[in-house]
Amino acid sequence: MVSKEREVAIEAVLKACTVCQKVFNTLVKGETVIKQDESPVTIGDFAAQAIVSITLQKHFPDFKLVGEENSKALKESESLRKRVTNLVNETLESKYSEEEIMKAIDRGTYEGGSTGNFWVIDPIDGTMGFLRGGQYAVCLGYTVNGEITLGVLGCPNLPCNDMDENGPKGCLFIGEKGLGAFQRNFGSNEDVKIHVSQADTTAKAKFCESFESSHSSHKDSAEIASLLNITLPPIRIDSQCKYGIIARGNAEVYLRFAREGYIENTWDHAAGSLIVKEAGGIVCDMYGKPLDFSKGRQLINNKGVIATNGILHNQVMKAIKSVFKLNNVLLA
Ligand SMILES: Nc1ncnc2c1ncn2[C@@H]1O[C@H](COP(=O)(O)O)[C@@H](OP(=O)(O)O)[C@H]1O
Ligand SMILES: [Mg+2]
Ligand SMILES: [Mg+2]
Ligand SMILES: [Mg+2]
Repeated sequence: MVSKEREVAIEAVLKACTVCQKVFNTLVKGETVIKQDESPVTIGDFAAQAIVSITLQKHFPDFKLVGEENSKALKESESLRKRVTNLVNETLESKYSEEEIMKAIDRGTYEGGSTGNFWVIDPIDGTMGFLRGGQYAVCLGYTVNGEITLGVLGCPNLPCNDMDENGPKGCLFIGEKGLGAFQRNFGSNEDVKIHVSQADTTAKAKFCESFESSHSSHKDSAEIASLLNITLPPIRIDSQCKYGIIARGNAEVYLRFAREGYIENTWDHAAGSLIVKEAGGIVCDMYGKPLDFSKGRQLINNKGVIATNGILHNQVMKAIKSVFKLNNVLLA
């Protein structure tokens, strides 16, 4: 039986994707504000988080939400507030006040943890890609007692068929614990089961990483790729679309090595990591430890993120151990 959470998550992510596409088509440069962490955030991020929050609230009135965004910038800017309010109201069936929309966004301030049920939303993951016209994803995860049990990624600019840039674009990835991973193309109701690549030699493997070298060291990944005899150039795309392409077998390895001291956010990995696991892959940190979503809003117990098709996992982990000169790396 299809769970209510799954149905609602798909509805929420699709509506949020609609608003993102609309914002991209009408975005003017001046509407990007810089948050304290200096990542760009657009009216799209706020509107998408509001839409997901309102949709969850409609079906699950007591829901809890760990979300990337909050309403601080909206409280400080009337024009931003009005733009976001208009966008939300143009997308949803009912009309909401500015106050209601800011409250919906601020449902996302939940601290997370190891008990109970809560949702995790990154309304636009890959904001840099979004602004560039590249890849981005609306990412919604559901957590039960510290473990991700449902993940939905909405990828409006991702080719539906392999990486065919000339074919149709826009797809969802859906993963449910124990039930597998699926792709549903925008405009379709058909969920197609997906599986990681069965490639078993690193020399023919494809790896992916962040487009932005400030998010993940391209130098370190190149060294690892060289040690593994990977000859194909890296696939550099923004956002959790990387998890999607691992899950459906377009690449075998995803490497992410942030700068020293950077702690990853749960919303950047919740949905995507479950989808890869449900597609038969393995996701862990650079020490081979599983990502621990039970410690609050960030992955404080982890460093780096690695996803593989499983078959090549131990070879990749051994290369990481060697390049970073680590003493202890867990193998699968
Ligand atoms: N210095 C840094 N190192 C690693 N990740 C970073 C970073 N600065 C920002 N990020 C995170 O990287 C995410 C994008 O990942 P990717 O590089 O795979 O596209 C951003 O998500 P948002 O775009 O939602 O802010 C942000 O949370
Ligand atoms: Mg951000
Ligand atoms: Mg993100
Ligand atoms: Mg984001």
